[in-house]
Amino acid sequence: MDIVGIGHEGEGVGRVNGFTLFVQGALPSERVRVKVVKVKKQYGYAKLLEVLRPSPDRVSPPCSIYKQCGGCQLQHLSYEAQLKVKRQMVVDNLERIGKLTVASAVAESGEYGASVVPGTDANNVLKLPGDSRVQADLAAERNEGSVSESNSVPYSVGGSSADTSSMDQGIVVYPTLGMSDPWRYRNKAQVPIGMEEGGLVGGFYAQSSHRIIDMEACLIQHEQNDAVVAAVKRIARELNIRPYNEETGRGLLRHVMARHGLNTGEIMVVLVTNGEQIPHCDELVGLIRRDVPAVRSICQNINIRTTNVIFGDTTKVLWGEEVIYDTIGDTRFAISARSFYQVNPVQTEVLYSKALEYAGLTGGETVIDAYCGIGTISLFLARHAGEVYGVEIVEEAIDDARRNAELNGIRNVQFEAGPAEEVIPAWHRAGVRADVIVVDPPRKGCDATLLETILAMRPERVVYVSCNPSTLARDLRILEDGGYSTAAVQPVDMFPHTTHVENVALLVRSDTGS
Ligand SMILES: C[S@@+](CC[C@H](N)C(=O)[O-])C[C@H]1O[C@@H](n2cnc3c(N)ncnc32)[C@H](O)[C@@H]1O
Repeated sequence: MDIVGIGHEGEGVGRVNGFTLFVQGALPSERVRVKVVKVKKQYGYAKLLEVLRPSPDRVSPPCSIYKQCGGCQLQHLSYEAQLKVKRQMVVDNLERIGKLTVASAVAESGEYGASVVPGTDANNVLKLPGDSRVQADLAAERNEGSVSESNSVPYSVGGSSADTSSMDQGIVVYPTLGMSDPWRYRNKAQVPIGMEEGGLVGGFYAQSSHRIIDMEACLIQHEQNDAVVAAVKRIARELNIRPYNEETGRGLLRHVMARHGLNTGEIMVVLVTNGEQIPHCDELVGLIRRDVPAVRSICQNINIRTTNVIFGDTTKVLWGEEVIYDTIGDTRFAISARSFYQVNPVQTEVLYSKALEYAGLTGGETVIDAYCGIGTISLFLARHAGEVYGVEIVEEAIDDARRNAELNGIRNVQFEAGPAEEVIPAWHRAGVRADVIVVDPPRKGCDATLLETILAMRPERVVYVSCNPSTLARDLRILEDGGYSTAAVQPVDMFPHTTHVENVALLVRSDTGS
């Protein structure tokens, strides 16, 4: 069977007599031998038996547990090709879910022109290498090589004299901005703890199960986090701290979270426990401090619920500060245990710089930052804006955001805790107006009420930061229908070797073109 595309989980996609098969481990352009293992009405799954003709982009995955783990899906594809695949996934989502027109000028290799969009069915015609649209894209690429050499938005920063020519041809989706060293990038590890064969283990869930496989090293995790998790497991074994058992609901230690501030070297350890009392707690803290000299904060989070959600509602400081610090650019951030903080600090700067560029600030604008977390984007933009309003649902994150504004001497920001879909409409009713609205929602995308409010507030620009291309495409469609044009989408690789891709999109009000 020939593999002609790639699925959203990184599986190869092939067709046999018009029937679509997903093959884990196979790559586009490969010829493979497979065994069909599951058949559904419109598609099926097959096991890869042999690669008869390998892709030129196939590489040997460096991680010894790659096949069992499932945390990474693309280690067997060269990094360069991963970046192309991710851009193609974004394009496909915009076209198929958002029904948006993507400019062909920056199209890349047709080899990866066949990603399969989640939530779509076999009626979504796969974009095969022989597909006329791909051929047209390639022809356009050859003929219009001068277009968009750089990833700069074709709009003037600052808002006037926009070049709208690219809008006429569709949305410009730039090549994915990747990392020069795409390994060991994660600043946060969240490791489930359990019992296997009588001993405490901590690592990852085996595929399609909750059986924990013990793990010593993860190649996308910062080395410090690996060392912290190994130390905590060793100490917990030494002190006979009982691991949690998901089936019985008994045992104490559920998860270890380690967070490392890349630019400060500070470390936070959070022990998520099924109950309040930790036996030998002082000894445990002392041993963690001894074995992890860079630790600045040791916390306990209590989660007694039967749930897959890692954190419970109560967090206590066992030792040290309730936050650690890190910097992005020249801004310093306090980060507490349950606050969201981007996991790839190197690429965060790339992402936020793009958001800043797309915001087109000249110094006097009012900006709203929806889903602001600990105020990272708000503070990044505040130095270039008149005033910034940030809203976020997690109260501790808003405490961090206020502390971060103070820490950096930034006074033109206000933060409010609450759901963006309630707080922003209330601001609107109270007469707040915005020149730029930035949204950075979780994977499910923006709430419909928030999108309606954005349309009612009519900011000149909307900058949409998204970790999920399918909800991005859905929401862009709504904003386009409400009078905005998507000028550009910039994929940023925040998660090398996985199929996840972050994007920053710029929308401008159609009646201003700026
Ligand atoms: C992808 S994170 C972005 C955070 C921040 N912009 C950053 O870059 O660090 C999404 C944030 O939205 C918050 N959130 C989730 N649902 C929300 C809602 N309905 N209203 C406001 N914030 C929400 C989460 O707690 C999280 O901090």
